[in-house]
Amino acid sequence: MKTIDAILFVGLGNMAGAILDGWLASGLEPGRFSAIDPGRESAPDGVTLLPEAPAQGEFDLVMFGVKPQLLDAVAPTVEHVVGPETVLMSMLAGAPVSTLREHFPRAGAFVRLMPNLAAAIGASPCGLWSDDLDDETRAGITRLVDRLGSAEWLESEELFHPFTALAGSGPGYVYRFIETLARAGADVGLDPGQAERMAVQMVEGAARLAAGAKASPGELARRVASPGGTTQAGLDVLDDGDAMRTLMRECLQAARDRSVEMAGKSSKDG
Ligand SMILES: NC(=O)C1=CN([C@@H]2O[C@H](COP(=O)(O)OP(=O)(O)OC[C@H]3O[C@@H](n4cnc5c(N)ncnc54)[C@H](OP(=O)(O)O)[C@@H]3O)[C@@H](O)[C@H]2O)C=CC1
Ligand SMILES: O=C(O)[C@@H]1CCC=N1
Repeated sequence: MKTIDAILFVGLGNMAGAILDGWLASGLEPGRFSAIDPGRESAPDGVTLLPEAPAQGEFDLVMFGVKPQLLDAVAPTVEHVVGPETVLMSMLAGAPVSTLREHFPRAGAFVRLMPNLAAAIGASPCGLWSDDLDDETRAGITRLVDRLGSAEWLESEELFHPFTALAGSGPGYVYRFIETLARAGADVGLDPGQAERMAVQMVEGAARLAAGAKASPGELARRVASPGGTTQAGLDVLDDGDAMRTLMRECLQAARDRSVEMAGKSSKDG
């Protein structure tokens, strides 16, 4: 397969827009990118916004980024630009390669990607899976996706379900945690605006520290908690009856199960 130069985004919403922003911020040339999204009036400087897929020509990579429910309707409108030299990359939750293959039978290769919104700042773990890439193209995809954070190749497509639950949906849980923490801060006496600012900054600082530390998050929690001190009093509430562990397991199970359910619905042979 030839090198990946021309990239077409099909759907440029929240997630695909974050990926484009991340690639541009990492220094990729805007002229490499085109996008189709009827809901957008503009694209970043230098990126070509198309009303529809060109009648002729093929792209090296087509990044499919519409809502999963729109796959059946949108795929036929762009299939003609997905040829044997095209990598079809899909970020759709719960759309297996078997389904993508039915929609894009001429594609040279298929890659599933599971990013999160932090791709915009080059800080997203990105799940990847493919069963038909040659080594050179796989290395090219890895370099491209590493610009968004880190390329994490998964050993089986089934692992996309738990990966999506943790890393794709994860920012949603963290934002809910921050929101709830800020509200609790106001409940215990802080000004609400100040509590929200502090909650965001505290989570950012704690995450950056954990990302650069040799110690595990569990060990870091122990370092914060002085025996008999304030942190231990708070942790005792979270740990009582394994409350937090149970909540997070149920949270991830629900997200994983939904991904499995979506895959069953979108797969024609599932
Ligand atoms: N949001 C996230 O954090 C993550 C999302 N994903 C996946 O990314 C995909 C997109 O999600 P998200 O970005 O949140 O959704 P959005 O709705 O923000 O983005 C989808 C975009 O596709 C556009 N669109 C609709 N019809 C067409 C069409 N015919 N041709 C081209 N574009 C079209 C929509 O326009 P309009 O709004 O006008 O309909 C919208 O801008 C999903 O499949 C999801 O599973 C994966 C990981 C994380
Ligand atoms: O909620 C969703 O279905 C998508 C996939 C992961 C994040 N957002």
